[in-house]
Amino acid sequence: MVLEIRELHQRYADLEILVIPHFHIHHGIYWIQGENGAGKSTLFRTLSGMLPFTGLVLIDGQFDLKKHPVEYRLLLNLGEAEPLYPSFLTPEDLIRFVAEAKRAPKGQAEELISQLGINYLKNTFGSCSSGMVKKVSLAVAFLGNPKIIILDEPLITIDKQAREALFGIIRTYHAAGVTFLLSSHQPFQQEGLEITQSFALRDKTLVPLFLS
Ligand SMILES: Nc1ncnc2c1ncn2[C@@H]1O[C@H](COP(=O)(O)OP(=O)(O)OP(=O)(O)O)[C@@H](O)[C@H]1O
Repeated sequence: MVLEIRELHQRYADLEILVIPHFHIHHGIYWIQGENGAGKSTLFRTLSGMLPFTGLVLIDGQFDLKKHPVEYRLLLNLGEAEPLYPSFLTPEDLIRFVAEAKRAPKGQAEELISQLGINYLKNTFGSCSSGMVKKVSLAVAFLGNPKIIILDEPLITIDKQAREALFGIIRTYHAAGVTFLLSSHQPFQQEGLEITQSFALRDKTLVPLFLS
């Protein structure tokens, strides 16, 4: 099992958002659908180690988010739906910083920059278009040697060319052993990406979704 969740409970003060008794996935590309406010971002942030939670989250049956915080975070990357970066920072600064933190192999960042068509590396985020900010956030989500990459609404604001480049990168990384959790309002099949299994985040939990 690439990812296993047991007895996960997540809440903001008195508001309970997630109750996931058991969930596991093997290597694949998964699509997670959820209505606005269902808790997708909360789930993804929890799995990325950005929010405290009760329960167990395990990668490869051995890397426990709570017991192996560093190893776990090197194995799981998150691309947020609406990334926000300090306006004085440049894409170059961010990519260099994340590449170092994620121990990215030499040349990986440059390849992603070229594939996704990221220009204006030295302009500050304050002067970047929203599509460019999104492309940079997608590039950094691939850095390092993750086993799992979560992309929350990866298609927001990017054009057709970038979307096709992104799908190509997803296919390549998947073939090399990476598992993807993707969310979008549209099923990815309709966007042209082969999906292993779909889930809905409904009533605070993940349920298999059977698309007609
Ligand atoms: N920091 C927070 N403090 C309190 N409540 C929060 C916080 N973040 C999110 N929530 C609430 O938790 C619930 C789930 O929010 P979340 O952002 O995870 O949903 P989502 O499925 O990603 O929604 P969307 O598709 O609209 O982005 C919502 O009711 C939201 O108002």
